[in-house]
Amino acid sequence: MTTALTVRTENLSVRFAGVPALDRLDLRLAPGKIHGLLGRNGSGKSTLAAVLAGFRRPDEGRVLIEGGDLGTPQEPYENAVVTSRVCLIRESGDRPEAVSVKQAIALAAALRPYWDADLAGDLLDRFEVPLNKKIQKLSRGKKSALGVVLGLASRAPLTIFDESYLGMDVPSRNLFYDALLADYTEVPRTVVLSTHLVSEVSAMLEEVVILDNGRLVTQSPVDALRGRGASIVGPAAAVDKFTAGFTVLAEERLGGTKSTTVLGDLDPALLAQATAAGLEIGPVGLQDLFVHLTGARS
Ligand SMILES: Nc1ncnc2c1ncn2[C@@H]1O[C@H](COP(=O)(O)OP(=O)(O)OP(=O)(O)O)[C@@H](O)[C@H]1O
Repeated sequence: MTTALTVRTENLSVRFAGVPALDRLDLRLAPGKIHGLLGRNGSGKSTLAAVLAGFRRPDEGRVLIEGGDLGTPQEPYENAVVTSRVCLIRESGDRPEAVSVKQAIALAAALRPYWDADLAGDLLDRFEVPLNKKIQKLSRGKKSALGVVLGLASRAPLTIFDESYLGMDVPSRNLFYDALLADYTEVPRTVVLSTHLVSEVSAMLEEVVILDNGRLVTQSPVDALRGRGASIVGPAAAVDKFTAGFTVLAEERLGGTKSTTVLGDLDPALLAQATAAGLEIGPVGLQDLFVHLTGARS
């Protein structure tokens, strides 16, 4: 039986001193998928993560979490049953700094109904997080790694990583991505990865929510989003001729070869024309679409 939870937001708004950080969001996060929560700095990702985890009360609208062993939809704020099943890991840590890693692990084991002690032990070894050190004595990367271990071993039916792995170096981040995929395959749950580093996580994502200035830009399965454009590769002159008239998202040139990413549907006639001109057509990169949809610079 899957414990994965479904999340819905209805007209969800959060304001700071009257300024909206989240503006009337209507979302549905399907259960048992890895969702990317993408947006530029200040777009509202952390605020949304905090409201989903019941750390904040919405100013308007509501969050509803349902499914798994929760049954009917419930709001997470001040709801211990829901929050024990939702794990939010933030870069800030949210943990008492004066306790040892071992104590932090024992506390999580006591609070988390789906805690897996073997997984926690294995991951602490792999990330080389010292058990007896106090959290305040850990380096930034090891603190992030501890957060990742707590997030994965909690096996919470809704697990949210809010840029919590960005303090880790590349090999550690790769270890995190591998561990997440392996454990998620074994025990499916609803995972949210909040980040502005789209290219690094894009291969893991199944669904994407893009925010900009607190508003929902798009929510879509990754494949559908990728289908909104194409990359055309081939001799530069042929690529330029073929892509004239399209909205260009990105261009890259290597010697006489060019790769141009365009927005828009390529119908079968256009595809045949491209093949006849010796061009290769591929899907659009999520990073290029993200940059286009949010006006970000890559
Ligand atoms: N505690 C707070 N007090 C006042 N304003 C806040 C507070 N927290 C967030 N904001 C504002 O709300 C907006 C959204 O911030 P949020 O941290 O949710 O964005 P983000 O997408 O997570 O950004 P980043 O990628 O930089 O972490 C920003 O304009 C931010 O300045």
